Amino acid sequence: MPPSPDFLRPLLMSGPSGVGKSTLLQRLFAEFPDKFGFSVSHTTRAPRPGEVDGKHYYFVSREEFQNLLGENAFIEHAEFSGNYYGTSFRTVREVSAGGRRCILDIEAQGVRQVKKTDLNPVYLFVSPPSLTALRSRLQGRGTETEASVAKRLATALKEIEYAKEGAHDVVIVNDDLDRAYGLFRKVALGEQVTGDTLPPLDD
Ligand SMILES: Nc1ncnc2c1ncn2[C@@H]1O[C@H](COP(=O)(O)OP(=O)(O)OP(=O)(O)O)[C@@H](O)[C@H]1O
Repeated sequence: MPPSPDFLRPLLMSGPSGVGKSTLLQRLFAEFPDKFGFSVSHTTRAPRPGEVDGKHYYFVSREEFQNLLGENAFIEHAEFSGNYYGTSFRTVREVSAGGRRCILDIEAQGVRQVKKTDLNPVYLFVSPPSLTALRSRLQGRGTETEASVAKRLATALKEIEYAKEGAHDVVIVNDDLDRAYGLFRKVALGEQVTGDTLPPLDD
């Protein structure tokens, strides 16, 4: 069977930090090791212990990054805490040229920039069932300080406001992980699905 038309379009995932995007992606890559490719971003921040160049990020100097910016190499880019991050057109092309569906994980500012390009991805928003659940996942992950949880929650509200504008093609509520994954794998495989309804997220 030929792949469905949507399988040929990149899949752009967004959603607040802690909502479970990495968890869903890990399951997908484990189930389908050859079908998908993650778009590796460029960054000027220093690698953390264990991070591999070309796998977690392409680590580049500020000068290299600025040169790439000058060449319009990026689909989207942003500066966080003094470091640049960006997704290059070339990276996405390389994944697609390898016959895999390219999956991108991009925050709301970047999504706005992507919308101005001709990338034409499927826009997926992964939503928490409630803000209370998001808070407890961020706290429970054990990787964040209290200040960092507060910062991520403030950013989460911006992501959610953007989703409320109807910026995405599909919404998946990550309530029960098995249920959410069942829907996610269909979207990733390019099946036409009725997504979830965005919860009120006003708690
Ligand atoms: N459906 C779920 N129910 C309960 N807990 C979940 C669910 N999905 C994921 N989690 C847990 O929530 C925490 C955050 O998940 P994860 O790290 O995948 O989020 P993320 O969206 O990738 O965050 P970031 O953008 O910061 O990388 C993890 O501890 C994960 O095990």
